[in-house]
Parts: sequence; structure tokens; C-alpha cells
Amino acid sequence: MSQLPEEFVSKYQSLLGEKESQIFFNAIKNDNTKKGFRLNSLKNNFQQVSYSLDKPISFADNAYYGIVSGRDIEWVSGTVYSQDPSAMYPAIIADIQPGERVLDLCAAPGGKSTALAEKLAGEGILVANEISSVRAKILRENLERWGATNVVITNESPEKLATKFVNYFDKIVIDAPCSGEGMFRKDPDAMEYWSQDYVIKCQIRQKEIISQAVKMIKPGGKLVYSTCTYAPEEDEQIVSWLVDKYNFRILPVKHYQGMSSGRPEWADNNEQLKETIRLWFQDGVGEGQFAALVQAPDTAELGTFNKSKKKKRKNNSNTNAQRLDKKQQQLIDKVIDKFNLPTQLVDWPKLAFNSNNHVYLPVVEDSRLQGLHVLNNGVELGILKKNRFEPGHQLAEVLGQNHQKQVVELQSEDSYQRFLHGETISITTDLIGFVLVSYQGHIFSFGKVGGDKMLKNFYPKGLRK
Ligand SMILES: C[S@@+](CC[C@H](N)C(=O)[O-])C[C@H]1O[C@@H](n2cnc3c(N)ncnc32)[C@H](O)[C@@H]1O
Repeated sequence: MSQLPEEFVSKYQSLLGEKESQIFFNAIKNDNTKKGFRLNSLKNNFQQVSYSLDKPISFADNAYYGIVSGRDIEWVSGTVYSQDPSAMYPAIIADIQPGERVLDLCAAPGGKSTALAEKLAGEGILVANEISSVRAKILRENLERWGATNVVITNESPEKLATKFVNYFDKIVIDAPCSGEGMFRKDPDAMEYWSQDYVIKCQIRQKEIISQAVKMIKPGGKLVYSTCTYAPEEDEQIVSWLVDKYNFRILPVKHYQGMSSGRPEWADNNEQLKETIRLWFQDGVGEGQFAALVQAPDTAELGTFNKSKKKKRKNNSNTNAQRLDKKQQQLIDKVIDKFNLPTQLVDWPKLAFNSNNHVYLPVVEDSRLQGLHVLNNGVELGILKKNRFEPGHQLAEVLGQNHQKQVVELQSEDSYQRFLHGETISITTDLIGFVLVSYQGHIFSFGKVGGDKMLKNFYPKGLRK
């Protein structure tokens, strides 16, 4: 195990005192990392998993202590998400209600976004944004597996996003990039690049990110700010700054067993900082975490920002996107008709657009997204090819929400592994044409059965293992 940086040790000795700091340092050194996972209630059969559900996480729905692997069918089918138990709490205090407009501003790899999308239950909008293009791709994969219908994924800077979504969101989650002290136990390498200068650099970046978020929140909207660090400069002091500079109000959040309070004395002595949450290693919940819930003031106090002028909507205002014509609808219907669609997709002929033969059901009008780097807007149904329609992978994951009949269940671990690898599988079935493919009752891909009873593989090349 790497050595704790000296400057870190003396800083926390002075903040916590001799006794408490020793408990903290010992907890970093003890390899007591606790792993957890969440089950996806959007999916059919989500509780039929091969994991033990004996150790529920007290403050989270459908969440348990335990380990999952990226090859498990539960993971591949988006039935489970592996997440540090402490990191589950920020999305919970956002208290998302179906129908809300929600922004996850620093979203990759998607731990919070998957939870937020689940709480929306198909109603409202989640914009999941990630500034790094590499990480945005992973975010997309994770959200695609999750099978939500109402997510927009963007790969943008907060500044650029703020020009398009002025006073738009009911809730914003900022799970900020930070100095990562709360990861010291799980990832000791994080100690290597720690320094007090780095803490301050992170603080400056956090303030920049929040200044943009403030433009995007509705008057009276709520913002969750979280980090996985213990540094007061990035935690309580940021919340104090938000209160002073933007007139936000700290809201109470429930402190479950094993959750400690924020420390007013490490910021400006505002007693309300006690409402914020600190999860110390020694608290025994999981890794390190800070979380706060704050509320924006009403319009007058929040200030006015230049609203982007709305252009008149013609078609979908994305110059390429067109409504489907009758023939295209028929081609799609021939494939889609066999499946049990979630409510949000039932009216697809009225809602879908065709952009360069990609057929999708947008959740945010394309005109608003123009100029942004958008990885996904709603659900991509599939691709129109010459005289046929090929359903897309995202649709398979979305259809996993419902019980389906047009399904081929793989009969062995070997067939499952070979399918994940991209092979064609010999099967026994009376079905023909496009089918959903499942293993152990979890749908995870499309396939196509030909007259020769071979199951052609439609698991995306980029995901094959
Ligand atoms: C703590 S991670 C987010 C984890 C994620 N919320 C989850 O639960 O899976 C912070 C993210 O902020 C992103 N980030 C870094 N600099 C940023 C900036 N200036 N503005 C917005 N996001 C930034 C990082 O790429 C990283 O993905």
C-alpha cells in the first residue's frame, strides 16, 4: 500500500485531532472496501438474479452489498449496476419524481445517471452529460444497457450546455471531478497525484462547473452536489460559496446509520452545513463521499440569463430529420409488431424521425440540441436499409422492460459466451425473423433466425467479448 502523503496526514491531524485522525488513517489502510450493486427496476425479471440478496443497503431501493462481474448476464442485460454503496446516496437525495427534467452534468460512467433514469420511470427527461469523449462512450454503453427511453446523452463542456438549457432543469446533479481522497482505499494510486495544490485546483474547477449549472436550473429547482473527497475546500466550502454567491438554500437530507454530518467549522460556521453528508471510511458504509442538497432561489434572486431565441419548429428542426412516410412505417412495423412495446414507444409512428435512415424517438427536440455533440436522443429504433428495417441494439435493451414472446433463450453458458463473442448459434425454435435473445431470463440482444434454424448474431461488434 502506498504511503499517505505527509501533507495529507498533517492536514487531517489538524482538522480531526489526534484520535479521530488515527481512526481515519487506519480505516484507509485496512482493506475494508465494500462493494455493492443495484438492480434495475425498469427491467422485467430484475429480481431474478444469481447474486445473494441477503445484505440490502439500508438507504437504497433494490441495492445490496456484493460483487458483480462485467461478463454476468445480469450486467450485460442491464439488470444490475456495480457501484460503491456510498456513491449511491447522491442520486437518492435528488428525490427524482417521474416527469421532471433532470441534468447529470458530470455523468460518466453512469452510476448516478442509471439511478436517476430509473426514478424517472420513463416520464420526463434525463440529460446525461460527460465532458470526456472517451468516458462519454462508456456512459452511453451503460445507459443503453439500462434500457431507459427518455435519456439524452451529450459530450459537452458545462459552458456549452448552459447556452442551450437556460433555466430548464428541475433537478441537477453535479458529481464533481475532485481530488479523490475517498478513493484512497479502493485505488491507492490516487495518493500519488494528491497535493494541497491539486485540492485547490479541483475547487476552482468545481466552482466553474457550478457557475454553469446555476444558469441551467429552474428558479426553485434543486441541485445535488457531491464529491468522493474529504477535502473541506471541495465539500463544505463549495456549498458555502454556493449559498453566498448564488443565494442557494441548504436543504435537510436524511442521515441514515453510518452517515456523518458536514462540518460547519471547516467552512464559514453556517450550522446548516450539518445537513450535508459525509461518509467516512470508518463509518462502514462504503468508500468516501460527500453529498449536499441545495435549492435555487426564485427568479428574481437567481438572475436573468440570455434565453436562446427559439426557432420555429419545422419537422424536427434538425435539417436532416424527417417524419416517416407510409412505406417506411410499414417496413418498421413488420419487425416491431411482434414485440410488446413499453408505453412510451407505442405511438412510435407519430413520434419517430428518420435522420440519415436512423429511426429514433427523440426526447428533446433536436432544435434545442443543435450545435451540441449528442450521442443519443431518446430511443433509436433501428436503421432503414434498402426495403428492410434492422432493429437497433438500444431497442433490444428497452424491450427488456417488458415480458416478450418473440424470444430465443440460450440454453447453456457455452452458447451465451459464444453469442457474446459474436458467433452464430444453432438453436431449436419455431420462431423466425428478428427475435430477442435472452439468457437466464434476461434479454440482452437482437438475433435473427433463418430457415436453417441458425441464430444470426446482432450483438454489436463494439460490445463483443
Ligand atoms: C466523479 S466523476 C463522475 C462519476 C459519475 N457521476 C458516476 O456516478 O458514475 C466526475 C466526472 O466529471 C468529469 N469532468 C472532468 N472535468 C470536468 C469539467 N470541467 N466539467 C464537467 N465535467 C468534468 C470527468 O470526466 C468525470 O467523468
